[in-house]
Amino acid sequence: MVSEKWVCGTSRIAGCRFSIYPLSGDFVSIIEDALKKTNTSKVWMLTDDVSTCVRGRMSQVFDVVHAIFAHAAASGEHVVFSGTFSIGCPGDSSGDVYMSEDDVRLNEPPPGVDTAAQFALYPLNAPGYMGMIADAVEAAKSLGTFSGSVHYASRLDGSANDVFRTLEQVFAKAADEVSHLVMTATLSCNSPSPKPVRKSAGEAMAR
Ligand SMILES: Cc1ncc(C[n+]2csc(CCO)c2C)c(N)n1
Repeated sequence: MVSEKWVCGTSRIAGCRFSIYPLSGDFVSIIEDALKKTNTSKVWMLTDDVSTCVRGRMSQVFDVVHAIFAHAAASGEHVVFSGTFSIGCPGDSSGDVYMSEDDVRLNEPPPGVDTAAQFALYPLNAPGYMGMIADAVEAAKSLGTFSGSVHYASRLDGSANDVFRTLEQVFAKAADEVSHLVMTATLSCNSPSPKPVRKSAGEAMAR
């Protein structure tokens, strides 16, 4: 029998562990200012020397993570974000007090800069996972952000607002269908690198 300790959590607390990497000599103040400018009063949050972890209602987690990225992006520097979103993680309940917050968002992220993203959805213990991934791609297409499949991920391009709206929508839909879900995302803005040339709709050219 599976030990009860390792059964998927029944709490719908969501979370994201992420780092932002400003490729700038000013990286310390860009990170610290982005964290300070964001209203985090409806989430559990802890920052250390490697990353920041935000936990709470799904809407509030996306609001806070989006705002932190957008504030860093507004510096105009090339900023990279790398994060893992999760819901239904066994044992993830110590922040349940934040689940009694409402869904009213506290942040108005600055206007979204053009952002490139690669995300991957991992529905755990779900035999229908390929269908769920296909649904996520269809949702991104409807939102106008999908810009191709690459090995192990799907690519999104658009404003930071559009990219975060897509990430939240695909995560929320998949979370309705599976008890434990993980999504990874890497975002990049203000990059001096040209976007990849596409051979045809959706296919990035290998270099
Ligand atoms: C979102 C986020 N949280 C924490 C770090 C780790 N980190 C690296 S430099 C720095 C500022 C000086 O301590 C911090 C906190 C990160 N990169 N991004």
